[in-house]
Amino acid sequence: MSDILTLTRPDDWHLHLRDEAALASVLPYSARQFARAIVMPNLRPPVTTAAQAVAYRERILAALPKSGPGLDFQPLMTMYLTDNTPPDEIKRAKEAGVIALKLYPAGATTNSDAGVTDLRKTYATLEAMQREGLLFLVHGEVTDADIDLFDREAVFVDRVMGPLRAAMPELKIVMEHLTTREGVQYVAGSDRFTAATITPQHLLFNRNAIFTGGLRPHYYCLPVLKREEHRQALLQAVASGSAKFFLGTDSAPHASQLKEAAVCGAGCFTALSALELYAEAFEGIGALDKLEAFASHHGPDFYGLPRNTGTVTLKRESWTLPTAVPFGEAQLKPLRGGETLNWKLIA
Ligand SMILES: NC(=O)N[C@@H](CC(=O)O)C(=O)O
Ligand SMILES: [Zn+2]
Ligand SMILES: [Zn+2]
Repeated sequence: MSDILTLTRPDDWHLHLRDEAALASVLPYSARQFARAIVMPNLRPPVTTAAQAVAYRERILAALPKSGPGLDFQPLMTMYLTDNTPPDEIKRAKEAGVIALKLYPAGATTNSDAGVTDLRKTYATLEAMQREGLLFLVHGEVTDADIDLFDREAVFVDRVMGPLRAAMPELKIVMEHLTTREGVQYVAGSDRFTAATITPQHLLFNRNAIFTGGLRPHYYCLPVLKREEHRQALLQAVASGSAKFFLGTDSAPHASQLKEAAVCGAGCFTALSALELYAEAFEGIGALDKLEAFASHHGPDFYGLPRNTGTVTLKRESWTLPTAVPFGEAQLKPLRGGETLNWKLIA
């Protein structure tokens, strides 16, 4: 068993960088690990126009470290789809270098108030995306009050994906942060226009982690962690080596006082140790040989972008994750902060 793992430089296909001081605090962690990242548009207010996406990209580039690793990090921009996104905006988006739009069903997750209330209202815009070759990134959860929270993804797969795919046969769709057996089965059985990202927390933990010895807010994200059988389905999906599944951390920083509160915001912060966490998950199922394609090949191949040329190196070495790091004026607690990890990114 090797103690050194060298991979083609990976990308993060689902990342929350936030804005202003928070952006400056978290960006270096991702820039150090990843060459590129799909940057999520759920700011307040959300990034709903091409012009806003361009301005946000400028703020990200301006916040990059001026020396050391990560200088050449490339943010890949997305826009937040609303009921009212005009089809005309898609051409402007494409010209501006925006590569995808994100579906937040209204009320499904952090900053989703402006999200879509009925997907059919957006069909003209989705058709424009299909035509222009922009991807559709989906937070795949229904929000109906009568659906159990743990069933939101399975019901989305059952009710929404069929009609959506029938209406837009060649729209590239990424089911983001997949969490269930039903989701895995759907994506594995789908055509070449459909893929999914998988987070480290959904590979490493089941829902017991939220409740072990008390309520643990740092394990609360959306879609929420699921039963063990679903985690096993996700592990099998990545172990299969299928090109339909790729890395998307969904690293979603929230200040610790907002996590450790009566109402806890949804999101796990993993950017500090994302590759290490994935390595641990893959090693746990004897699939370290599948990590490179998952982290570095399947994503760019699906997006139609070139693979990166450089490499990163992980070493088998114990180290302790900090319990907290600065987050603007506040503090940010990484998932598994204070615990020992077995892999370390060294170059
Ligand atoms: N995943 C999360 O739990 N939270 C994300 C939003 C999202 O990706 O749904 C966030 O922006 O905080
Ligand atoms: Zn989401
Ligand atoms: Zn997310």
